[in-house]
Amino acid sequence: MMSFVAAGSQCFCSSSLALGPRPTSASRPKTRRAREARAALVEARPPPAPARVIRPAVRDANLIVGGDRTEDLQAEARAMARAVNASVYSPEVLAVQYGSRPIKVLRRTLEILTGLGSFGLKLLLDKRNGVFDQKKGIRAAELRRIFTRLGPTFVKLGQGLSTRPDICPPEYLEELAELQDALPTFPDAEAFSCIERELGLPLDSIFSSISPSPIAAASLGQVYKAQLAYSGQTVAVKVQRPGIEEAIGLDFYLIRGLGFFINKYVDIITSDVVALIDEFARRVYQELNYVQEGQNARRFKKLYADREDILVPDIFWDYTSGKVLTMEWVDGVKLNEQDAIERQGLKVLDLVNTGIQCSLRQLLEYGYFHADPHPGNLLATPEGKLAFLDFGMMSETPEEARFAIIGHVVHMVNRDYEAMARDYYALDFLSRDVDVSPIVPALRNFFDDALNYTVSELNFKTLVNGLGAVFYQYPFNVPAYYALILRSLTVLEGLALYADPNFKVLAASYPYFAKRLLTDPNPYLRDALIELLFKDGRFRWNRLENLLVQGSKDRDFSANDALQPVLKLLLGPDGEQLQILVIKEAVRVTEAVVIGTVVDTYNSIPNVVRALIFNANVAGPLTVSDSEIDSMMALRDQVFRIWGLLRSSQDFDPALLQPILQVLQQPEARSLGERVIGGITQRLAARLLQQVLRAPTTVSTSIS
Ligand SMILES: Nc1ncnc2c1ncn2[C@@H]1O[C@H](COP(=O)(O)OP(=O)(O)OP(=O)(O)O)[C@@H](O)[C@H]1O
Repeated sequence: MMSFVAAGSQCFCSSSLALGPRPTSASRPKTRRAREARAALVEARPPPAPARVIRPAVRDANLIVGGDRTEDLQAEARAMARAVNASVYSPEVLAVQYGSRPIKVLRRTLEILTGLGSFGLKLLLDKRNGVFDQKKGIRAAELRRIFTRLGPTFVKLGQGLSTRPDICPPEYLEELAELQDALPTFPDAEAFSCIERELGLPLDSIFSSISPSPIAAASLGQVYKAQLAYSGQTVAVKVQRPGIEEAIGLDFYLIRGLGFFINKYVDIITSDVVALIDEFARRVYQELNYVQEGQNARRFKKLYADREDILVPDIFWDYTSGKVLTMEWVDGVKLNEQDAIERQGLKVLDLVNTGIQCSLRQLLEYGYFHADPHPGNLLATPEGKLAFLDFGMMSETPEEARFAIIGHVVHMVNRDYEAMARDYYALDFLSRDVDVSPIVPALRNFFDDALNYTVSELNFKTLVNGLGAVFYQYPFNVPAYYALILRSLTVLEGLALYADPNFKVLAASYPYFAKRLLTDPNPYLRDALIELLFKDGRFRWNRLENLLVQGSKDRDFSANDALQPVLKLLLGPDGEQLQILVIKEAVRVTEAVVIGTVVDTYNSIPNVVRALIFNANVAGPLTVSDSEIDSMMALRDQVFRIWGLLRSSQDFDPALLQPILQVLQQPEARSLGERVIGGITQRLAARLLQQVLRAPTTVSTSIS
């Protein structure tokens, strides 16, 4: 077990602490796991009298009141002031900076060219030898290794590419997603002096102890475990790699040059590559500002940590700067260490489900989401909470897209390929001048092939790969947020599959989609629901039943909210078309209920009595064919089931169906009703519904 370095002990690296032996790089454990084990916190010695101990300002945004909030904001402002010189991506500044350093530029160019050039050559040879597809897996692994060797910019680039099914084939997506744990550590002495420099305080005045080596190293920084001198609280301290801005700056300068070349000479790539590179570089630079990351964590916590099963670490602003981030230590086990989780008596699937519910809210409600939820960033705490770490990369889903995504999933589950293809306009994947008709058969091919089952039984990864293949073939431009959404859910599904090979992320998320569709008043969703429920002038009861069954599984579902958007529209000025459909359907259902009751009654009469009453006509009193009766009975049973579903929900108030009654009672409804089959009119339908609304006892007694 390692010893935790006590402040003031010889292991600290400030000048007063530099006397004793510090762990050498040779004695430092090489693997991440070994480092973690070694870095387990042991006893911290009592802190020496600190030079200046700052009262830490850290608050849960939800808990802050009055003075605390002011104090917290002031501390945050101080952290921002410390980060005022954090670099911002500026291609112009980079051009000035490196334009005059040809040797440095040349050396790095050679490094990159050697790595990527030999890779490119292998691809060409594979193509020439006809083994391009066959070798994709091997080449993808090679590319991952090359990116790791080339350093942080390329690790980030690889991580970014791993979320782009429109750019990379599936084999590459998978390999590049492995790039999180890639980089070696840097010397602890450098990390400790960086903390002192950045915070302007001796280390021992901040921490009573700090682990002598990092407990984790990632692409941009490494993380230590420490105890605050002020309060003894355990914290995680993330320190940025030294010189990383310089390294990243030079790389982006070169990559951008390559982008210009591609824009000018490579015709098959139609996107503006330089613009893509600039956007990506801007994001990476943002990740380099740890104050920004702290602010992201705070915003995330405020939006999502109202749920007791989610944990987001608090930020200690007084010990945070552009290159140092001090946050609450989260005790927990990584979500991919499933045995350890189970040993704590927790269920991986419960945590994954929490993750899925939280991700759906992130992506589709507030639109502000954690864009890097790899297993290392998700921990299970001993109390069974799901903790999110690493808020460097956040993304936002535009409001319109959030609704379009919900619609898209519902269209997919219902295999409405035409609607799916049209969704790509709303999602901004395709410009409106692209004809979507060729995409419809491609979608149909994939889904009809992939599915002998329902879409919700489909493995999400297969689905993403399948959609990815379609995106790859057509002129799609998948926005980054969408690619990241797919990635988030794929990661969660991957984790769940360890615990249950049959886990289906879509099945687990569909209740959320169904609930949103049934209850959200947004016009896009309301129209999607109407489109789904009414087809060719008929109401699709099975779709409604399915949505209700699924939606009611969502923990926030309220039966009273279900269908409200549609019912509201019904009485509005734009509801005329819908009113006609509703009247027709009400008559159809009434007919099914009435005839169903007659058939039931008839069937319950003994044959002898039947012969007497109906003059020996065993076919009974009806002039309806058997198949018609069967379909009416099926409709009646389905309507009863749906009614039962609604009624079984605690908060359901039958009065919510009042708008339908109002429509049926309108004078204009009469002529429509009278034209309909079976002599059943809208008046009878209205009366039946009235009875149902007035007598809310059990389903069967109230209707029949
Ligand atoms: N608050 C914390 N409590 C406990 N461990 C933490 C905490 N923050 C970070 N860690 C550990 O440090 C690791 C790296 O942290 P983090 O992911 O924030 O670094 P990063 O440089 O942003 O990594 P990436 O390459 O994913 O961008 C995490 O996977 C986790 O093991």
